[in-house]
Amino acid sequence: MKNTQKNTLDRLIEFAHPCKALLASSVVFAVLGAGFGIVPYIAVSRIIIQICAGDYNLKSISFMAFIALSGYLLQLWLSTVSTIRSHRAAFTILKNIRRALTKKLSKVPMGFVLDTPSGKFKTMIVDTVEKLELPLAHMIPELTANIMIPVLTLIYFIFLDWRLALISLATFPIGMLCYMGMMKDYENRYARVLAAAKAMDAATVEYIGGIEVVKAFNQSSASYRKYAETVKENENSKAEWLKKTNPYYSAGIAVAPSSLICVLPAGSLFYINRSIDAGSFISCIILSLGLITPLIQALRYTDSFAMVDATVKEIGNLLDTQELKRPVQPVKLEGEKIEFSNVCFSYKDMEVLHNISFIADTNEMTAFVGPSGSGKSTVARLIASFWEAGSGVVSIGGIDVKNIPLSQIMEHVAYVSQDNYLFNLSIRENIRLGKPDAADEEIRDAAKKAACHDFITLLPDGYDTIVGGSTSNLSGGEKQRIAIARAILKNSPVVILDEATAFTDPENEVVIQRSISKLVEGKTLIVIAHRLSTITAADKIIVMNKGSIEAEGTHTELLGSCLLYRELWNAHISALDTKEVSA
Ligand SMILES: Nc1ncnc2c1ncn2[C@@H]1O[C@H](COP(=O)(O)OP(=O)(O)OP(=O)(O)O)[C@@H](O)[C@H]1O
Repeated sequence: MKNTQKNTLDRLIEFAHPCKALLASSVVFAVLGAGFGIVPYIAVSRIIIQICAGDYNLKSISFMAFIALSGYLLQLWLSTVSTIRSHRAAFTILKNIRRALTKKLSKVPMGFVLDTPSGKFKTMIVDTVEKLELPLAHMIPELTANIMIPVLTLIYFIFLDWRLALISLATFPIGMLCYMGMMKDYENRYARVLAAAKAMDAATVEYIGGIEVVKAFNQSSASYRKYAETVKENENSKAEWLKKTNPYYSAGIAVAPSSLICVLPAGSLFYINRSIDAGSFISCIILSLGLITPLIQALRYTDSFAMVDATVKEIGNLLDTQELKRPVQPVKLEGEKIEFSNVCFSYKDMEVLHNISFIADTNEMTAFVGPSGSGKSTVARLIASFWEAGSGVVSIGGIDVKNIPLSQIMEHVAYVSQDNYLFNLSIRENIRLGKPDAADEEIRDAAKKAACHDFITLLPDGYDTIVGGSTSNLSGGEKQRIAIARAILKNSPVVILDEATAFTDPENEVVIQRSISKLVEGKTLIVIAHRLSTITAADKIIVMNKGSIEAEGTHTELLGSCLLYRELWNAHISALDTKEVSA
């Protein structure tokens, strides 16, 4: 199979496209800065040579000192400008990556988003992307300076005395050998470190999310095995990486900069032989001291390169996730009839719907019942295009959903599930999400229909009460009714209620059922319910069992013809009786 994965550099260039001028200018300033960075060395060495030659002319010494100072200040200014520019470019790159990721989330199947732990996306979009900022912002100015300054120094060194210049590099090959030792299997080792840190991040987010359960069951953090294991793996991977990397690195930074060991005796010999003058010799000593250290600093970017590479690949994996391929132009639907024809569907490798065929007619209420795990919610998700059928056809209004733009499906279908998310906004704004241009009066009407107007008006800030996020003090049932109000306001021709009344108390359930029946006039309603009493009036009830359709009919028909339905109904009735007795 052809590998279409882009490499890290291509990806970065793509993200950096809007700021390429900024990046290029950062490089230019960095190069100029490095060029001026060598000036103080040359000026100081000229002063030394002059003094050693017995020339104490203060004017020329002051001039050289001025040149040295100017070179230093210019280098400082140029590298600061380069750093500012590279930071601005890095922030633009980060913004573009984050935009691309969030845009991608809206294009991949909704089921993929729902199935991925929210911690993973949060970690990716916020933390993982953020990790790129430092290396991206600092690599250009610092790496350029750390490579260019020694190279320019070496050129001047050769100009002063080529023999000592070569001798000053004697320890460099040993340093390189150490570096090669460090780099052996480096990518895999560092990938383990990054993977462990990422797993720990995701487990921490999940652990904090589940802290209620941990506390309720009096579990300490150590007993939350997954979290504890990821923390341990994080520690182990870092220790292992350090154990394998550090000896080479330490040897490298100990040996490589010790060029003076060779320069000093050789230079002394040349001086005794009178093949070098004192000034040049002293200058060579100073230059050899500053030659290798910046290169060692540059090597420190090895980790950054590996980190950037792994991070960009990880981001790339998400960006390469297969998108739902849907047309853009809206299509004309003939009514709202929903039809499944021989639909099979698998989550990864496990087939959970086997050859499902049914029709849910316009203006009708079609209910799905069946034991837990029989596939009811999966059917609802296929209608809403959260996932796509593996085989067979799902159609709305006579058109295969694969040929309907996703935005049209979203407009057409209102999906209310048991855990509807409320945003950290006022109740009014949360309901308004169903219809962004709705007037306050319409919002109140929808809330009245969903039986939440009364409790909202009792809140101190009424419709302006902020709900959602961590500040919500609403009960599960109250949140549910707000979500239903949102769907009522949306007024879509197809409404899917996936266990939508699960949290509602019996009293409110009656009210909501009444408002739902008003809402669904002239609409196609799909209801997935455990409480069978809520769907007895359905036009059609489809009984599901182990991913297949066992029977379909009205409540009365199924009571007579379907054993499974009868069992479900009896179980429901006896549960109600038990509740009444215990009440
Ligand atoms: N996202 C998923 N990934 C993998 N398997 C899944 C996923 N969602 C559901 N399943 C599996 O698919 C099967 C059908 O699940 P589904 O939620 O559709 O059943 P259900 O009848 O709605 O169950 P319940 O009444 O308990 O909500 C089950 O075996 C379930 O474990």
